[in-house]
Amino acid sequence: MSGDQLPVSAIPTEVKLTTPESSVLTLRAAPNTHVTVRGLCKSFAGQVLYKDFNLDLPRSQIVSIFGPNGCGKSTLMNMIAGLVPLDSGEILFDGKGLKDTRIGYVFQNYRDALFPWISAWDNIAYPLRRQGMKAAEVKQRVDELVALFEIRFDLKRYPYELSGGQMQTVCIMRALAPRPEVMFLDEPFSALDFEMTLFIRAKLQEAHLATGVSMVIVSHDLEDAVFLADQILLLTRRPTRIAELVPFTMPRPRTPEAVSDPEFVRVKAHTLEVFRREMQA
Ligand SMILES: Nc1ncnc2c1ncn2[C@@H]1O[C@H](COP(=O)(O)OP(=O)(O)OP(=O)(O)O)[C@@H](O)[C@H]1O
Repeated sequence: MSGDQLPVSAIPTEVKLTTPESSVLTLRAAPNTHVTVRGLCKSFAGQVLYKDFNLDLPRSQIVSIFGPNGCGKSTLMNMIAGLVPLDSGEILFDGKGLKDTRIGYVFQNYRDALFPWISAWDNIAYPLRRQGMKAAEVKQRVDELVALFEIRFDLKRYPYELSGGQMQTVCIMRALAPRPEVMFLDEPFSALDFEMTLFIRAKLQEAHLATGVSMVIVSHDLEDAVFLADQILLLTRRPTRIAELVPFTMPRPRTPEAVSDPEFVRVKAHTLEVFRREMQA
């Protein structure tokens, strides 16, 4: 399904959009849509990356973004998260702007993402204190996350005293602490060993099941992308369009053995086939 062939279904949210040609276009969002992207345009140094790009991101689901190198996976996610400005277009969260929406973001480079001068515990508490939450409530929320993530290491340690996987776990806990409506993760496994990848994949699923947070994940690893996803958003080469939105409905929690399940193998093979086709296009 391409971005400009969005399903027109019941209970729509209507998004009005002024195109560069000044006509007003109304595209209906699919049911259960959380985030709508309409008429998104973005170029870098005169090179078009996105032109009139439309997308609906579903509520309480995990969407993995996958596509050829340099097609704009991170830029798309970062535009939705407000980290990269759009040239034009509109992005709404339940009809609201970003400033009225609580989001969480997990960076690829966890070493630079944590504040090195405060403990891991204080890093997790940081966004809560910034909101003005009382000390007892901050402690309660951090304790909840410690239980959810079954943390066995000492959170009083400073980031430099933690392993890479422990640091990334702290980053994810910090992003989840303020109960975001949408959470963005940029290559969360790329610097982790296999054991930590399995751990963090499992914990992300548990956090998702426990909170219902909508998640968007950029991944270079097809297995990680499929394993976590309810939908795999496959992008084309630039100028970037949606090659296909591949559903993956395997029940959760998915165990590491899920990668051998015939349905997993089928969806992964199909995703690879579309990816290869786009590489050759
Ligand atoms: N700040 C910037 N200035 C200029 N060009 C940029 C900037 N950010 C991204 N680009 C370019 O836009 C394109 C898309 O970049 P982006 O990092 O979003 O792609 P990606 O699909 O996430 O890449 P990769 O697969 O390599 O991680 C690339 O050609 C990149 O060089």
